[in-house]
Amino acid sequence: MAIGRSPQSSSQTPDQGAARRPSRARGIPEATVARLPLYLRALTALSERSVPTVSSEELAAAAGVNSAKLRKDFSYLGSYGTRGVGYDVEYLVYQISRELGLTQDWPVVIVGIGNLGHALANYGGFASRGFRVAALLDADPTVVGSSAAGLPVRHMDELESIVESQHVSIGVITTPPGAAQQVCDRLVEAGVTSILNFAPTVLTVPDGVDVRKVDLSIELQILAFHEQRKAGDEPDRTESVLDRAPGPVRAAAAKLRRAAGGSTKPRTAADPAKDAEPTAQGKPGKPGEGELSAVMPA
Ligand SMILES: NC(=O)c1ccc[n+]([C@@H]2O[C@H](COP(=O)([O-])OP(=O)(O)OC[C@H]3O[C@@H](n4cnc5c(N)ncnc54)[C@H](O)[C@@H]3O)[C@@H](O)[C@H]2O)c1
Repeated sequence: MAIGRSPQSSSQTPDQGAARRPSRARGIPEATVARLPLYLRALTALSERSVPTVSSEELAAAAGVNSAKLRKDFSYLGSYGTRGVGYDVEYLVYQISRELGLTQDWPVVIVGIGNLGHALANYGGFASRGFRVAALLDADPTVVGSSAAGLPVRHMDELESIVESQHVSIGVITTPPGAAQQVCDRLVEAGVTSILNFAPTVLTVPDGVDVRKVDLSIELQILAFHEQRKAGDEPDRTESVLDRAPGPVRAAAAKLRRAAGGSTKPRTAADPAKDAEPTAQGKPGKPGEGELSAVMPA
């Protein structure tokens, strides 16, 4: 287990290395693989409305992808559409589902049945996409024996036998971050080779194990960054975000201000003259610009 441990890849945005890295299956780039679920979601919506065909432009808009990229992605599947007609919706749904391995049943275990584990267990979208929740597991004896989504919560001691008997290859981790690596190790030891990690921690896994992480707070931080940019001409608002930020963020912001030769105190509405000061680059800048973004995770 100790050989070749590697950190997980990030969900949501395929990294640049991933764009070049061919998928194990028939040389499809990972970046294309990451877009296939977006196409599938858009195509499924069209299929539900009984739309027979779709142009690359329409589908690209529905999936939020550039149409040239879409055509290139579909060329990896051997799907080129028909000029003047477009793509056959039903056939593409089948083709992408097959490529993603969704034409087979994927039993999944969820470990850590607290708030989030419950919510995921109750989420109907897994089953409708071929991901059957095979078992819910927890270490807390007061949680074990309760039920969620009609399934009993089972003790972690049963993990290995469940994974083996139900041929589980995908595990979902919804434990506190401190327990996540240990749970991950146990899942991998038991034979799980794909992990969806909701705990805000970086997991290391051996070669051959895929980890995807989901962190809604990172998405919110990215939105906060864009909101801050949009509100760049509203200094009061930006400062109030920093004032309410957690201690380490405030400390880092103060450090950046010191490094830039500015005051360590947050600027206030009663301090308007500071807003006209040049930034560290010597150009007039928007108040607060570059501060919060510099301390946010990449
Ligand atoms: N990714 C996201 O967007 C997102 C959103 C919300 C919460 N979270 C994270 O999800 C995790 C769960 O959050 P929550 O609010 O459901 O927490 P919670 O405390 O309600 O539930 C955690 C559960 O994990 C169990 N657990 C603890 N150690 C375990 C172990 N070693 N083996 C098995 N089970 C164990 C606990 O008994 C508990 O039932 C946290 O890490 C939290 O930060 C992530």
